[in-house]
Amino acid sequence: MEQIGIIGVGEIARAIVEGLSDGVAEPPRIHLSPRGAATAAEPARRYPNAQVRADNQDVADRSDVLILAVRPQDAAAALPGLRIGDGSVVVSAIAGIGIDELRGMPGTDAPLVRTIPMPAVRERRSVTVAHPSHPVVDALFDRLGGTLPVADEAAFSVFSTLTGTLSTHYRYLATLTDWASRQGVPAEEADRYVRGPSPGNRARRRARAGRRDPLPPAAAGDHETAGGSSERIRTTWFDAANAEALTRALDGFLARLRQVRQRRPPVLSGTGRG
Ligand SMILES: NC(=O)C1=CN([C@@H]2O[C@H](COP(=O)(O)OP(=O)(O)OC[C@H]3O[C@@H](n4cnc5c(N)ncnc54)[C@H](OP(=O)(O)O)[C@@H]3O)[C@@H](O)[C@H]2O)C=CC1
Ligand SMILES: O=C(O)[C@@H]1CCC=N1
Repeated sequence: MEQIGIIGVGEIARAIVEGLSDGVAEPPRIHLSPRGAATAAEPARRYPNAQVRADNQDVADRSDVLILAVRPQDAAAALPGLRIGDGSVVVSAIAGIGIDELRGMPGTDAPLVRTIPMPAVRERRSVTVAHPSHPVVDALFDRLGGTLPVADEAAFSVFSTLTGTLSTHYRYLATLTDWASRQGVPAEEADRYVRGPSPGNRARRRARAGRRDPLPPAAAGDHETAGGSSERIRTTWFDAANAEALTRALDGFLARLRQVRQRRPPVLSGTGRG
């Protein structure tokens, strides 16, 4: 049976466990690191194929594919001293740490692949950027929505930067939705509209589930690792002042539309054309 280990059980790890396990007839066996017992226990409770192990080394010892999903600032504490068999494949999801630097952290000559898994792997609908291409890793992420192997780490960094813009994008959409809702439009309708026709978006899923409660304030949260690139781009660019400026622009434009409508003579009334 396929043995997958994950060190660092947070948002991305939980998304990977769910994508590999939910409704899957023969899911892999997944070994989870124990730090943050409550968070690690949650996927293990939901999926019998996932189990929390005694420590990080225990996870590494049991795994053919070892996924590293700690925050970049925790890598230097989590990885040195870890022994990984040369027959394993190491998959790093850690943003901003290059292959050469990673190679020096755990003791291993195993193949090492950098990846950018996104929260939507939980629904198996996110393409995961990977470098270098490795058949085992490509096959793993193909099951979660697809793999996009890139030629080198320079290209990988371009995709990392794009990834860092996504929570800003969601914050932007949330600002639009909040504004529309203050104008009296149902928030879920506005959210669905501004997110466009992409299948499986959150608003549609909520609508299918019959949920009419307000959307969570910032759907950006899942896409942001505390202290990471996304938080940096959002807070340095789409900060409160920028969100407010966008809101003011929307207010101004709407006011203008309303004025124009009030002033416009009712040319069509009584003509039978509408
Ligand atoms: N979220 C996203 O959209 C994406 C994230 N990434 C990358 O994936 C990685 C994980 O991100 P994300 O899931 O958001 O982060 P989280 O903060 O949600 O999860 C990280 C987890 O690692 C745990 N951890 C910290 N130190 C250790 C250790 N020594 N041993 C075992 N576990 C440890 C943390 O526990 P504790 O909380 O107790 O410290 C936490 O549970 C990051 O490197 C990030 O850059 C990449 C692409 C997208
Ligand atoms: O915010 C971060 O740093 C991570 C990487 C991309 C998304 N989350």
